[in-house]
Amino acid sequence: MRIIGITGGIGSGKTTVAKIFALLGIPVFYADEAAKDIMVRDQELASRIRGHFGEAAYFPDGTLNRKFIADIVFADKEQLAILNSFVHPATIRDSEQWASRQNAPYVIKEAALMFETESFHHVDKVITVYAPEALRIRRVMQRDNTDRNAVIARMHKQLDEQIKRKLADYVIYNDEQQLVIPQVLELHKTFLAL
Ligand SMILES: CC(C)(COP(=O)(O)OP(=O)(O)OC[C@H]1O[C@@H](n2cnc3c(N)ncnc32)[C@H](O)[C@@H]1O)[C@@H](O)C(=O)NCCC(=O)NCCS
Ligand SMILES: Nc1ncnc2c1ncn2[C@@H]1O[C@H](COP(=O)(O)OP(=O)(O)OP(=O)(O)O)[C@@H](O)[C@H]1O
Repeated sequence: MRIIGITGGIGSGKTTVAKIFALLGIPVFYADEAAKDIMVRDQELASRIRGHFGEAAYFPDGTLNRKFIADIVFADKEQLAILNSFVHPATIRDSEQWASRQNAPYVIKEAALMFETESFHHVDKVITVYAPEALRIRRVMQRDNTDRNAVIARMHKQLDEQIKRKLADYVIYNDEQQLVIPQVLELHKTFLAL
């Protein structure tokens, strides 16, 4: 069964596009959510994160203190690289186990970091969702009720959009100049024929 990766910069609309594929009956693996789930569920991983970032990385009830970790890692690329080295291998393993359980013509793996990690070796084709930087910043500020600098701090920890467009097999333009649904329907037909 084919695994199609969806990636793109923060606020590009990866999740929005993935949900359209889900409406077409295609199983979708959301890497952001899976990563945060593993960081709580996998006790060995959780103890590595506590050991490195401190007990404050988790609340007393065992849930992830996302803001505490985000404030550290998105201000320091070395700390982000350490967190990624803890979390990404487990997320890739999780996505492969998930994919092996699916019964569909193809599946989607939505991940912010596809080309930045080993993820793109584990999918058959990659879609990059593209939107201009200013639009992405505006969208994330509105969605997360956060400030511009916080969005830019994350953006600067991601691969350049032009490079992602060159590396991807397909590009979906989610720039509010073109409708997204016809682009998704076209790719759905392509993937069914793969
Ligand atoms: C730091 C954490 C706890 C913050 O959680 P929070 O709910 O605020 O953000 P969330 O995980 O939903 O990510 C939102 C967006 O931030 C950006 N982002 C997240 N992780 C990273 C990263 N490692 N590098 C660059 N950008 C990232 C992406 O655009 C992502 O879509 C979380 O982002 C995290 O654990 N990141 C490291 C693991 C990871 O890389 N996850 C994402 C892909 S697997
Ligand atoms: N074409 C669009 N028109 C209007 N709003 C949009 C459009 N595409 C996405 N959005 C909104 O912009 C915000 C970011 O979209 P989305 O969460 O899908 O991006 P993402 O790439 O998954 O972001 P992240 O990297 O943070 O996970 C969301 O609030 C979403 O509803």
